[in-house]
Formats: sequence, structure tokens, C-alpha cells
Amino acid sequence: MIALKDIHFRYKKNKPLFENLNLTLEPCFIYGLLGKNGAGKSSLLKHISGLLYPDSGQCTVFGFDAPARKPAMLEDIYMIPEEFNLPAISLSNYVKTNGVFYSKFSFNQLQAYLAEFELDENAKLSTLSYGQKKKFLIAFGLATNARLLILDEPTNGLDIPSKSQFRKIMAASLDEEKIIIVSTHQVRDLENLIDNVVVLEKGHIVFNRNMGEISEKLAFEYNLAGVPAEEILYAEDMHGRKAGIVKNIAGHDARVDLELLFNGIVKNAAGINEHFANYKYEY
Ligand SMILES: Nc1ncnc2c1ncn2[C@@H]1O[C@H](COP(=O)(O)OP(=O)(O)OP(=O)(O)O)[C@@H](O)[C@H]1O
Repeated sequence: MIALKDIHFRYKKNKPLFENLNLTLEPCFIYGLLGKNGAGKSSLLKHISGLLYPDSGQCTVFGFDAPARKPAMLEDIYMIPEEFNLPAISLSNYVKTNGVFYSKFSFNQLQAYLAEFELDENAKLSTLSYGQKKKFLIAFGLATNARLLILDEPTNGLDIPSKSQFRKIMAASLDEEKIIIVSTHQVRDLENLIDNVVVLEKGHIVFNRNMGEISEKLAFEYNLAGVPAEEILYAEDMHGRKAGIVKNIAGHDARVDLELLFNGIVKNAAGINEHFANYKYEY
């Protein structure tokens, strides 16, 4: 489990970014971390991986104090940042040098992922395109068998077939011990992948819900004509019509449109959260 308790944090000379931030992330779930530019997503991920220290409060990862960055914790965390530099060595040399830091590293799994992504392990990392490098890091990260995988904009640079491969591989890699956090602006890439949606706004968690409860309580409509105003939680113009989020009064399991959901939360988090008041989702 990951637990952030009463986190306060500010970058030097800036106004506070996190004030009393609380968040718990449980194994066996894939979390989608969403938020506008500058909302604090990367800073939050850096706290979890022990790269930033809170001014006060506590961040624990699988029981370890994250800022202490104990080797036993680090071998259970793999983070793929949005921007990275890879050395001019072959994939196999990179694996030899870096795989040793992860006691559960599996060469067999790595080979299977590389084959799936059509990557040649004898190629030099410097000769790969950005998307190929990203796929290599995803394959390497999965092969570490770290219990926590943090992916910052993982689908940036991936072509369309690779995006669906990515979703398939991620979903298949989840087990009862693993926590996967995917932070992205490409919300459509998360559809059919994530179990929970966490939205950050100016350093505050303004929404944190399971996809099951979202689809039970909310419905996503592409033509709001005729929908009573009191049932509409959020509306926007889409192809000359009004689309939006409505109360799922009939209680049918609705397909969650993550883009509409995100837009709705940005505009009306209070109204949407209020609709969940006194509601208890049965897992
Ligand atoms: N090293 C830094 N020094 C000072 N301020 C910083 C630093 N890094 C981030 N910030 C500020 O902290 C806030 C949160 O930034 P952060 O990078 O965590 O946001 P983000 O949600 O990941 O944004 P994006 O979606 O654009 O990547 C922003 O206001 C940013 O300007």
C-alpha cells in the first residue's frame, strides 16, 4: 500500500503546492492520475518515489518511509519519467547493467515484452526512436517485477498499435501485489485500462473514485436535448450539440467517457462529488 498522510510541500520561494494532502493507493489496482498542467502530478509521483521530501507529513510505500529511499523499497519501484536520457549502449548491455538492481528481474519476461514491441535487443539505445525507447523502458520496467510501477505520460510517442499493445500488456501484468500509477493528459489512452481515477487540481485531490462507482453513479451523454436540467452535472459543446455528464438515475452500468469526466471535474468537481455523497460502492 502507498499512504500519503498530511503532506505539506512547497518549492523554494513558491507558494505551497501540497497542503494537507492525503492519498491511499492499494495493490491490485491501476490508478489514472489526471490533472491540468502544473496541477502537481509529477511532484506527487516524485514524493511517492522518494525523489522529493515533504516539508511535513509522511509518505510510505509498502511500509517504507519513501524519502529514506532504502534499497529494499527502491527495488520495488520502477518509474518511467516523461523525459529521460538513455546511454549509447545496446539494449542487452543496459539490461545487464541495470537489471541487477531488481532482485525479481526476469530476463524471460523482458524477452517476451521486447518481442511483443518488436524491439531487437542487440540494437543500440541511441539508434531507437523516442517511441521505441519508451517501449523499451516499459518492457524493462515490467520485467523488474517491481510492485510499484509509475508511468508518466507512457503513451506519448507511441503509435496506435503500440498504444493498444501497451494497454493489453499493462492489464495483463497487474497482479494482487502490484500498484500501477499512470499519469497522463492522453485520457482516452487510459480507457479500458484504469480501475481508479485520481484528479489533482492546484495540488489538491479533487476526485478519487473507482471506475465501478463512477459508472454506477454517472452517465455520459452525447445529446443532452430533453434531459431535465436538474439531472445534468456538466455540459459542453460537442459537434454542435450539448454533451455531458448526467446523474445515472436508472442505475445502468454506463461506459465512462474519461475525457468528459475530466472536463466535468475541472469545471464542477463539487457538484459531481456531491452526487456521490452518502453513496457506498460495493467492491
Ligand atoms: N523544480 C521546481 N522548482 C519550482 N517549482 C516547480 C518545480 N517543479 C515544478 N514546479 C511547480 O510546481 C507546480 C506543479 O508542477 P508539476 O510538474 O508537479 O505539475 P504537473 O501536474 O506534473 O504538470 P504537467 O502536466 O505540466 O507535467 C507547478 O506550478 C510548477 O511550476
